[in-house]
Amino acid sequence: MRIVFSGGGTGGHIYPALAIAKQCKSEYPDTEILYIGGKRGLETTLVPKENIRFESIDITGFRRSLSPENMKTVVRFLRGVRTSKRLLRAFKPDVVVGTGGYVCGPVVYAAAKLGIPCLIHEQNAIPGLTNRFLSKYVDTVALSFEAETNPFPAAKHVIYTGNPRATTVYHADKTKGFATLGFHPGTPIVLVVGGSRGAKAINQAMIDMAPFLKQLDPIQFVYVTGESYYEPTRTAIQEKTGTLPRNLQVLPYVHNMPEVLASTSLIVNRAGASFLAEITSLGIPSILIPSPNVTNNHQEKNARTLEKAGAAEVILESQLTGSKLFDTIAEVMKDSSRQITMSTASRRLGKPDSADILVEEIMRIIHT
Ligand SMILES: CC(=O)N[C@H]1[C@@H](OP(=O)(O)OP(=O)(O)OC[C@H]2O[C@@H](n3ccc(=O)[nH]c3=O)[C@H](O)[C@@H]2O)O[C@H](CO)[C@@H](O)[C@@H]1O
Repeated sequence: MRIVFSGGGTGGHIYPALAIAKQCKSEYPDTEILYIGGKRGLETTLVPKENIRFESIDITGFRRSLSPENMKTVVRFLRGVRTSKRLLRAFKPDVVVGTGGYVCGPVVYAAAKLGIPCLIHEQNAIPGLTNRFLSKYVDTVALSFEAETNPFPAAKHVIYTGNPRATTVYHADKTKGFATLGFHPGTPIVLVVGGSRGAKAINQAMIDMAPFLKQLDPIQFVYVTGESYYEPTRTAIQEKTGTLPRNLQVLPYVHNMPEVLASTSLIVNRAGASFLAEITSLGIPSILIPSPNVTNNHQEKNARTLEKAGAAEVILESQLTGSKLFDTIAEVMKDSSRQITMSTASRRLGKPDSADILVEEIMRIIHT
């Protein structure tokens, strides 16, 4: 089977594509893959790391307000369609899969116009602009959340699959997670991470609570700042604490996140959809701080779903302080029966067979 994947900008759009790619390879070992991404997103580093052939197109997103920049985006889109058609004609895929972010707009549109079967995967409960546009042209729209009303009324076929990253993390080896962090298996770990690019507000709360972390030893804190925040955040913590607390590891990014998640007891996170699919697949209790800077405030909606089920505590960014975060972590970590209840509720929302369902659907659209 020959597949083209496209999706990018942030990890939440790239990892689902890589998860489907992994499942295709395991079920159909002779699968050939080409990934078409943007020139600047995280995909430029994450995809080649997986030894997947990568090509890029130059594209930007539309502004929601009237802006002269949108004219340039139209020109880039049309140019992107032309480049995509050239790449697709040369690669001759059986199917094209888009996982969101504006880069997959021209790629999937070009594929549909060439008559190649296409599927798009939507990670969020509130669909993104690109997927809404593409839904009219593709064979299948795959949803991460079960919806009471169809969020893609113009689509030919809509199915609920969950997010395929749930499958990747479900099969991850937790002993490798403990080992890469340098801990004995069973060590209680609190993982703090602000989405795939880090989050300034969570970083500030961590800087403020760092001096108190040693009170919770032997609990180990693994704190992922995001690449661009790493140096200033680490320096700020050091200035505040003298030396880094013994039970705190500060990292810029984690490349084996499935294994690290598998070894985690509690996670503090934004409420990005891919992360939530991973957390619920493994049944990890969570403290969620939704980003207020996203379309239609969709992260708060994501977070409230987990909160309502009893799987998460939600702290709004406007109420976030170092001491509030510290107290909430301490409350959960000191109460093992609460952790079990949250974990059970979290796992109930998980869909670990998501990638299998997606590959089945991909095969269906290739053969119909
Ligand atoms: C600010 C913004 O627009 N965020 C959106 C973006 O979030 P973002 O890209 O942050 O996506 P998520 O939080 O959903 O997922 C992050 C992904 O990156 C991985 N990871 C992250 C950090 C790390 O060090 N290592 C690592 O591997 C996680 O395991 C996960 O697979 O896409 C999501 C779609 O999925 C949306 O719901 C979010 O609202």
